[in-house]
Amino acid sequence: MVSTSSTEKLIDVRDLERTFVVRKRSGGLRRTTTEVRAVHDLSFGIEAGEMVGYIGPNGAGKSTTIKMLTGILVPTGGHLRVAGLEPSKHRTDLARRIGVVFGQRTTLWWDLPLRDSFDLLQKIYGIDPARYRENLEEYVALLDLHDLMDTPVRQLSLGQRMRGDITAALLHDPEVLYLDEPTIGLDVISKGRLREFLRALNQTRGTTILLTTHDLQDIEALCRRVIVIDHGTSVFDGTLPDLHVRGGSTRTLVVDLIDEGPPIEVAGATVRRLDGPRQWLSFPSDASAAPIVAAVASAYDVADLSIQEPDIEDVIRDLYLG
Ligand SMILES: Nc1ncnc2c1ncn2[C@@H]1O[C@H](COP(=O)(O)OP(=O)(O)OP(=O)(O)O)[C@@H](O)[C@H]1O
Repeated sequence: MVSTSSTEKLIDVRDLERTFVVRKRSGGLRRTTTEVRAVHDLSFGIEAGEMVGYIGPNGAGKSTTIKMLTGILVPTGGHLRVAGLEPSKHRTDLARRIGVVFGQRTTLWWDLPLRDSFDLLQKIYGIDPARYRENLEEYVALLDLHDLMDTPVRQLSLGQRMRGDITAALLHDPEVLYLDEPTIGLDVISKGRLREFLRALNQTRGTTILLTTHDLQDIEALCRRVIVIDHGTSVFDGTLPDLHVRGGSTRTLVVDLIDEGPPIEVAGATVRRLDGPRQWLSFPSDASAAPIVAAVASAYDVADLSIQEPDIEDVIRDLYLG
């Protein structure tokens, strides 16, 4: 087994590129070819034990990246190693060290009961029987699958199937788990339970998780770090609070005055809206609210104050459009 060098991250991506050549008919028998740069100049490193959100608008290059990380797609340029292995050249070895879950399609056998699907995976991966029993017992209990083990996959609800898929991806103790839209179509309670499970998995087993999702609440609930990809390349890599700052968004101080009055004038904040005695003042996300609150409270008769944090959806929208 290849181990990572001391400088190499568990997932090591440098100047990664994937271009597709697309042939189009351009009238009559003539064909023209165009190149689509799905991913280019993409670099990031992920350490063992991190839980990272990988987000971007439709067509940004997320799936193309995940496919290269799992070895399904061969990069057309750059450097890529996962657990010290070049994915497309060592797909089988790598498969023993990673788990993949796609929210939109199952990797389980449609006509088989869950139990048989799991047993088959034990044989395919050559999982030690004692370890297999232990893992199965743990995940079946944590993901509440006990009463579903004899049900064929095609009869499971979306949420039940997702729990089955996650168990299937974890039975062989992967170091890295890729999750592609794991909460898509799930109700609020199922989403919450799944997030709790993933958080615990990351904390107790130290599983490295790369999460692709359009549901930004998944990211807010789970990921300290987020990589934003747009037009095939990374446009942000950092913590969620930094993303708020980088997105250029503002926080809002909502002030309820005792009496209606003219717009409040304090350094560092601007009145954006005024409705009777209530005024909305915006100030930069990276500025401290304390001096602004103190200035307002000392110069005006205030009944109440509150701070509204920026909505992450707005932050991301700013970033994509900016
Ligand atoms: N096999 C392919 N042949 C040609 N172009 C492709 C191929 N796969 C992807 N692309 C193009 O590469 C770009 C990135 O696509 P990709 O599927 O990676 O985006 P994505 O971020 O996963 O999008 P979504 O959020 O919609 O799933 C798009 O312009 C897409 O049309």
